Amino acid sequence: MSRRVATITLNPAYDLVGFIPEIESGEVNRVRTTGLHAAGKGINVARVLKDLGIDVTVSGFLGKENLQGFQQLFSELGITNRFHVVPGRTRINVKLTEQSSAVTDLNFSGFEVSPEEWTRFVEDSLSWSGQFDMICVSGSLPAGVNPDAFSRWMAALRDLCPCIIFDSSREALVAGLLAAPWLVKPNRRELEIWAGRPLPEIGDVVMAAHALRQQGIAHVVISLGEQGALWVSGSGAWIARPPSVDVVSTVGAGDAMVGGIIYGLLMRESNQHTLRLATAVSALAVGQSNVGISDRPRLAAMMARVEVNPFDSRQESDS
Ligand SMILES: Nc1ncnc2c1ncn2[C@@H]1O[C@H](COP(=O)(O)OP(=O)(O)OP(=O)(O)O)[C@@H](O)[C@H]1O
Ligand SMILES: O=P(O)(O)OC[C@@]1(O)O[C@H](CO)[C@@H](O)[C@@H]1O
Repeated sequence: MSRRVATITLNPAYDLVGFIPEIESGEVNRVRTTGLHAAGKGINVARVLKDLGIDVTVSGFLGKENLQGFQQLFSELGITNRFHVVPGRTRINVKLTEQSSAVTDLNFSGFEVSPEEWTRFVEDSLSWSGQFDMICVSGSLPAGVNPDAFSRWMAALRDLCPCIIFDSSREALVAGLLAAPWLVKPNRRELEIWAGRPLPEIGDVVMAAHALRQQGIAHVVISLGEQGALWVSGSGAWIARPPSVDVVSTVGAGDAMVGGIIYGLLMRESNQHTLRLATAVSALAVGQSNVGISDRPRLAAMMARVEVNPFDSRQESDS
């Protein structure tokens, strides 16, 4: 049976990705370029889903002045394009990986969305959202999009397509959570910002996830970087540990995880199996400069190396 997914990225980006042994602040730094990709969270998710054989539609806003890289990507991958083109340029974000594997993200600003363009986008997206099995909304808000308006749009979207997957940060995360999406995937830092306190132990992270569930969010998946990920839902909590991998770039690892989660849920796999799959998809992503699955047998081999266990609340240490 064919399943349809849309991903919505309101503020996409070209990612300029490079390697530098060590960043020296205030100095001229020489960087080895490893890639320039048409990206942004929802577009990265769409890439992963397309590689897994899912029919994907993408939407959001793109700047008129530097559209070409996105158009080329969508036609190469066979992704349906419902982006709204607005005056100005889509931003360029710079991602630097150091020898230590630390990644520094320099996320710039790009085009501004006018009230008329926002209204057109809202009307358009609400006209087709009911046709999809799942809609993924991810990333930051561009200039001109007000968090309250975003929250109202998310609530309207959820009424038309109940399976909303949401991944964002800062004020967009807070605004989107008010609309009670079906599944959210914050990373640990984002969850701490939402909770307003540090979450030093995994038990603290699980408690904060339950607080989100009490707001009507069915599934909370927290990505924990190289420590893996936690899935908290009404039927229990599971923790996945990835194997050790040689890091090329962790940029988009969270998006790769979201792509894996959507795929597992669409295939009606258990939460536990879906978490294993998503952890393997993201472990593959950190071993390459961009997200995507070029080789299904490598994914199967990686899945076999992921450890997934029910989370026991008596486990108090992160180790
Ligand atoms: N060094 C690593 N080794 C193996 N897996 C990793 C590593 N770093 C990240 N991952 C995997 O990627 C997932 C997502 O990573 P992370 O928690 O950094 O997401 P994120 O902060 O949302 O990422 P981003 O916003 O850059 O896409 C983790 O849950 C983990 O499964
Ligand atoms: O500024 P946002 O929208 O929060 O994040 C944008 C971004 O960092 O997210 C992706 C990685 O997750 C990158 O492709 C992109 O540059």
